[in-house]
Amino acid sequence: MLILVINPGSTSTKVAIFDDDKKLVQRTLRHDVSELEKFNDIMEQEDFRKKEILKFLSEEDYKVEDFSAIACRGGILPPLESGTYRVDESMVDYLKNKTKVKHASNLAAVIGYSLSNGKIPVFITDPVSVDEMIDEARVSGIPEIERLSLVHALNIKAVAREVAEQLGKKYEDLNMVVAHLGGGISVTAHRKGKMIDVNNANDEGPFSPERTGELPVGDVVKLAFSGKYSKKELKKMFVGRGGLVAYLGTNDVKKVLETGTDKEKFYVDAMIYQIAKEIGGMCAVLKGKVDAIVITGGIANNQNVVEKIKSYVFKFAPVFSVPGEFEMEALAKGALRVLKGKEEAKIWGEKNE
Ligand SMILES: Nc1ncnc2c1ncn2[C@@H]1O[C@H](COP(=O)(O)OP(=O)(O)O)[C@@H](O)[C@H]1O
Ligand SMILES: CCCC(=O)OP(=O)(O)O
Repeated sequence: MLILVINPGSTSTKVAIFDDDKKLVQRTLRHDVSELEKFNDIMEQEDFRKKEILKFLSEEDYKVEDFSAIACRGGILPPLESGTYRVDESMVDYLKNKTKVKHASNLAAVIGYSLSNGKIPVFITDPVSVDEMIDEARVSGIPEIERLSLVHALNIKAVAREVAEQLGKKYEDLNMVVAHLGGGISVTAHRKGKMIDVNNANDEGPFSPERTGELPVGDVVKLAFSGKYSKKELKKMFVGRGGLVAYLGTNDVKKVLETGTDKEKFYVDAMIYQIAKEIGGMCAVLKGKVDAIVITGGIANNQNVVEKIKSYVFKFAPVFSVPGEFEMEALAKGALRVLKGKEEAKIWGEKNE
């Protein structure tokens, strides 16, 4: 069964073609920042990115009708349980017009649904808004603000299952802390197969290559009312131009570690320090009963970084590194489970709001 997988990021769209769970081809369609800056809103990029995907298909000699399904990264929907969902009109409407956070992942189901033209099923699996948090974790400190579960759920769940398999156990029988270290960073506590607490990768937790993570609130208020920045500029300062980008002008950890000065590398060490602190916090969430700490994402490719994190947290649990991300594989597998009748697709509806 042929599956087309679509995974949009802030400056690229990853596409892949799977025959069952065998990847035939994967390409990262890079979009020039100057091209994307022409659009006021992420959703306005729909046609632009769709054309790029159709160009990829034609270059690879496929037509949309060749596929049994389209598997898309799930965007910022209302809180949902983990699993594979069928994309329908109401989901597309939500992502286009109602979502609370603008994020490139919101484009995936919109583009997939439009490409399918109603002729083939479209699925999302483990969207960014998978929410399994316990009630205590939702309380922020003021009633007007509720903590949200917005994380790299797709890769995190896939990697957690992979490590459980390596341990010869079921994911649902283990306690784990899984940290995804990419352009954004998610650190998550898993109790018996449920992510009971997380740092919202856009707003909380460690600073990352391009995000500030948590900040001292008093100073944020001062910045916000300084008159120097618009709301849009401030948001960009926190998500996109924060973290390493703010200190070093780059989000490329690999480059900094390979060619940076000691002073530049200091900021990577500071990021590692914050990541370790967050992992320690999640170990406390699990009351110290932790079977594995797992480090994944692009930055986990660097063994020195993994060792430095390990030097802080090794006393809490065995540390596993699963470098890179497996989102395309996880999306194909999610759709395949439904196509093969191993799992029923969940139906999303406005009732989830
Ligand atoms: N071998 C490596 N060593 C250190 N950092 C790496 C390596 N490979 C990738 N990275 C870093 O990983 C980050 C991107 O991670 P990735 O998971 O691809 O992010 P995203 O999907 O969020 O864009 C970049 O900062 C990149 O420099
Ligand atoms: C908002 C949580 C998921 C996330 O940060 O994804 P990206 O790193 O792809 O922006």
